[in-house]
Amino acid sequence: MIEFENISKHYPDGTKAVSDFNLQIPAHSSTVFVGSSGCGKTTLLRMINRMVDPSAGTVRIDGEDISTKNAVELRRSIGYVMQNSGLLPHFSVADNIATVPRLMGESRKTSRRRALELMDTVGLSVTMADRYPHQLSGGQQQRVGVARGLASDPNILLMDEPFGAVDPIVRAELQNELLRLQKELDKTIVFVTHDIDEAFLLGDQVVILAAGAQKLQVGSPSEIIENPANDFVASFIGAQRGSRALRVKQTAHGPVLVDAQGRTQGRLVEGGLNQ
Ligand SMILES: Nc1ncnc2c1ncn2[C@@H]1O[C@H](COP(=O)(O)OP(=O)(O)OP(=O)(O)O)[C@@H](O)[C@H]1O
Repeated sequence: MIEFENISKHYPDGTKAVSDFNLQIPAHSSTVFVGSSGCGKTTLLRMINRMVDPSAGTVRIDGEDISTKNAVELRRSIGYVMQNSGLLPHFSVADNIATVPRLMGESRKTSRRRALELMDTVGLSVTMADRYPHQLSGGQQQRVGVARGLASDPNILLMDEPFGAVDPIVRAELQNELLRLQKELDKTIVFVTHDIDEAFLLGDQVVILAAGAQKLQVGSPSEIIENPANDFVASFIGAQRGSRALRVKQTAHGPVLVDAQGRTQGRLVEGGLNQ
């Protein structure tokens, strides 16, 4: 479990990025921070691996105050995936993935074997191992970024808008791959996005944030959709419009669900999905 306790981050120029923030992030599940630009999502994420140190408060991982840990070792033990993949342009795909294992003292051979395994895990053909990042598509680069984040087999994977820069179709593919991976690997994932649909798709726990990392609501997607904390959250999650504003329409063959534009989204059936 990751805990934020009374966390604040004030920058020297007077910006109060985070003020008295408290949150528990359960292990083996995914938590998504969602909110508009500049609300403090990245700052919160980077406090988990000490890329940013808080001005006040304590971050704990499994009960241990991380300020007492060696920052470099901590950072290497936690996976980090960023927007635009952050790959080293003059390193091959395999060498990019193997960076952290190499830094941690693994042999070249073992690191490469691990890199090839991980390419397979994230759905990349191993024939691409010796290509350079510019020889890959944006979506493939992001997969390499995810493989690199997983290279040290971390318990925690931090993902900062990892799919923000790819087109919607590739983005949907990458989101589904991440859901598959999460079932397989069972990591603690902390994911940042400004896209509420992505947050609801990927998050077991969703944290809706406003400026200054103010928590507007924390809950599962169902809890938030069924019971938005206030009008601002209702409007932010699009409860009154788009694909989430569904109503029942009676047809000759039984009730169907239609969205705010009148498009049929599905059939209303009795009982659970397995019946
Ligand atoms: N080094 C810094 N010095 C001063 N202010 C900073 C610094 N880093 C971030 N900030 C400010 O802190 C606030 C939170 O920034 P942060 O990057 O965490 O937001 P974000 O929600 O991740 O935004 P985005 O979605 O645009 O990436 C912003 O007002 C930002 O300008």
